[in-house]
Amino acid sequence: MSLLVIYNPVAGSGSAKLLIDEHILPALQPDHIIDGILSTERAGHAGTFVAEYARDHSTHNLTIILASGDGTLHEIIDSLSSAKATHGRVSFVLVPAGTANALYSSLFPPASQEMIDDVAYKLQSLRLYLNGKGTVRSLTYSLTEFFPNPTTQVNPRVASSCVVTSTSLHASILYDSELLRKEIPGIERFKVAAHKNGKRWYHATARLLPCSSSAVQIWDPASHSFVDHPESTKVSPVVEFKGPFIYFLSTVNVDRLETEFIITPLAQEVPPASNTCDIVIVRPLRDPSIGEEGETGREQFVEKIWGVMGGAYKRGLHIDLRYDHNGHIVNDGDGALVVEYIRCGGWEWIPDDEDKRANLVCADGEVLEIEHGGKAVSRVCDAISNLALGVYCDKE
Ligand SMILES: Nc1ncnc2c1ncn2[C@@H]1O[C@H](COP(=O)(O)OP(=O)(O)OP(=O)(O)O)[C@@H](O)[C@H]1O
Repeated sequence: MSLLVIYNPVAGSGSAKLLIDEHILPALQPDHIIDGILSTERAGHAGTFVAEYARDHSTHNLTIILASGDGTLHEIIDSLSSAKATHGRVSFVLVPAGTANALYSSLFPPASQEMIDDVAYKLQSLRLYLNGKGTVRSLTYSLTEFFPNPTTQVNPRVASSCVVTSTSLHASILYDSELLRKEIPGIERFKVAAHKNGKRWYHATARLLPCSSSAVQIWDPASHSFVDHPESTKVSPVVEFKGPFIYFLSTVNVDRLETEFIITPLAQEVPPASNTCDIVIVRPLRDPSIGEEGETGREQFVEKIWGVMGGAYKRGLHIDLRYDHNGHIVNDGDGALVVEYIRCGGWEWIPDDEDKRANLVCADGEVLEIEHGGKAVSRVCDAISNLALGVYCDKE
């Protein structure tokens, strides 16, 4: 068993080094032998460091204490998944030092917003590792393949994610916020990017794929349960959704993207099997007050989409919202659901060629582009080749 300590000194507000020097290294000494310590110096550094370490030491059991945000974790997982020779188990001890820390705050939901700045809150995974009372919870991940065109199966580019894979509004906001990073270094850039994207609709066909053990399922607020999607049958289990879309975002392992932004609340409330993802979809033409796509409809929906997504900040209220027959968004009644909340084994996304923004896919914060005429196929799995990933936490 090898132990690595990795921190990203520029993640979030730059607190990782202080946490390492003042809390983590003193807590490890003198009982734990550290086999390598890395302060990341550039994008991608953590990933290459871990992949090289695993290769050079042919280790089968690696523990990584990681003080960073989700992006650095993503780089490590992506790099391990590309280095196919790696096998065994990699267990993370997470220390939330990033901006959003989606995985950590899903595994250790804070009781209040104030709590997230407490050092004791940040060191829970470390404490469980040190005192031997934690369990290593397996991480599920999505592998997304980018095919240059829908019929080729040759060497697609692959991205792995253990938090979020998205298209549409979320991917577009991340894309624009990256362009704004130099100009607006703080998280304010996300608001500016969101504002730029308020009116955009995304044209694509999505195909929802069943998992090995069940049909594509959809959340039914009336029965408060997941039910088989009526179009997912034994003979034809794949469900096709036509756009336009505004929101299409899938998660694994998490119910939130930030402490208070609980976008897939059922991941916590109704725990999924390990080989499924939760997908939140908004298709504006389900609104009965919008007859067809056009400037008026897009204008009309801007306020609605922010209102709906605001439900994620209210413990996930967005998933029960419906349209009344005038298109007003209400909490009750029997109108069409605003959000289609799907649980399934993966999805395909085939963007319309003319829509330049529908080709963006975000994998744990990294934004990738589908080639003109191509598609992305995202599948959930519980091991990358022969590599099992886990995180120290207090529950399986
Ligand atoms: N020394 C460095 N200089 C510049 N960028 C770095 C350095 N080290 C790592 N990075 C990059 O910083 C990016 C952001 O890191 P990370 O995701 O850990 O923090 P975050 O973005 O603040 O948090 P979150 O992803 O939780 O919102 C990573 O994608 C990584 O490539």
